[in-house]
Amino acid sequence: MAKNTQGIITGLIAGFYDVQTKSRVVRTRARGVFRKNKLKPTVGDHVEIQIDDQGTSYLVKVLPRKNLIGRPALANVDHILLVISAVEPDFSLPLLDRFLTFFSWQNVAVSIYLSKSDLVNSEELADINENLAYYQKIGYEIYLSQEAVSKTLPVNIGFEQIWTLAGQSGAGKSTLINSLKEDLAQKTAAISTSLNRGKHTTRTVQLFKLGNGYLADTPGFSAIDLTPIKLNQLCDYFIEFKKASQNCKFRGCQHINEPKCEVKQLVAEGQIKKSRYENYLLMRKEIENGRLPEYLK
Ligand SMILES: Nc1nc2c(ncn2[C@@H]2O[C@H](COP(=O)(O)OP(=O)(O)OP(=O)(O)O)[C@@H](O)[C@H]2O)c(=O)[nH]1
Ligand SMILES: [Zn+2]
Repeated sequence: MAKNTQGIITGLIAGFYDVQTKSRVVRTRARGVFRKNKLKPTVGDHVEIQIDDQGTSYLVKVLPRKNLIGRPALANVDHILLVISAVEPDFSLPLLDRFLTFFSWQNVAVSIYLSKSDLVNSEELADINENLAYYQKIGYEIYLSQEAVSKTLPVNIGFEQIWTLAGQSGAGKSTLINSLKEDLAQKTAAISTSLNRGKHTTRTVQLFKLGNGYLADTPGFSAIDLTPIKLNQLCDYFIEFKKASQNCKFRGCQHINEPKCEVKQLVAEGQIKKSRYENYLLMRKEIENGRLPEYLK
């Protein structure tokens, strides 16, 4: 008798889907029905598989998705680890705010990892840390070193959660992934994992187990587009603005010229970081113009 079971697609190899079930990884084929429906099973999808009497496994159903993001695409992303470099490329608050706003819009949680802190002097590092302390205050978890990531990330990845990396080109995403994989290889000292050194040529993602969940082995984002965001909703994606807006006089306050605006009040008091507000105004312009601002070209 055919047996059905559920699992998560962790990889796509030569037309086969690797599905992690409770007990093992099953290599499956998709039934023709998917081609008809144009529904493409994607890494990260929760699926149902059927194992027939001969022991052949088929992917028979894709369960509803929470989201589908990144390039290459990944389904059901729970959390982004955003890699921001101290230098090369330079630490940039406008860029940090763009990424945070984008993922807030996508309804995905974000934590921040500061890379290349070893390449700046203590003064520069103190300045960066002071900036990051604000982001920690408003609710983002910050990792200040690679050691902090390898120690704490596996603990922070919840049961069956899917995490992926994002950040500017050259920020250090692949370097971090490789170091995490090396940690794992050392811990298990079993199967020889391909460490994927150098540039990625493959365009498919693979999930590897980390903590109680998964981390994608290919970073999904290096550039983002904010222009599809609705102008009057942008302020909702600045998490501390949204919180403060409960106390703005007007519902739907855009925090521009409205009287009795709590956000503007908090900016004036220094409770909300001035650069956040300035970057909010820049993003509004970008959305109004429908194109990337000059400083990003
Ligand atoms: N000193 C130092 N160098 C680093 C660190 N992280 C990354 N690098 C170096 O920075 C360069 C770029 O790192 P990558 O990991 O390739 O960056 P990436 O984010 O994957 O870049 P893309 O593939 O272009 O998106 C490499 O030469 C790394 O060796 C770090 O923490 N310290
Ligand atoms: Zn307001």
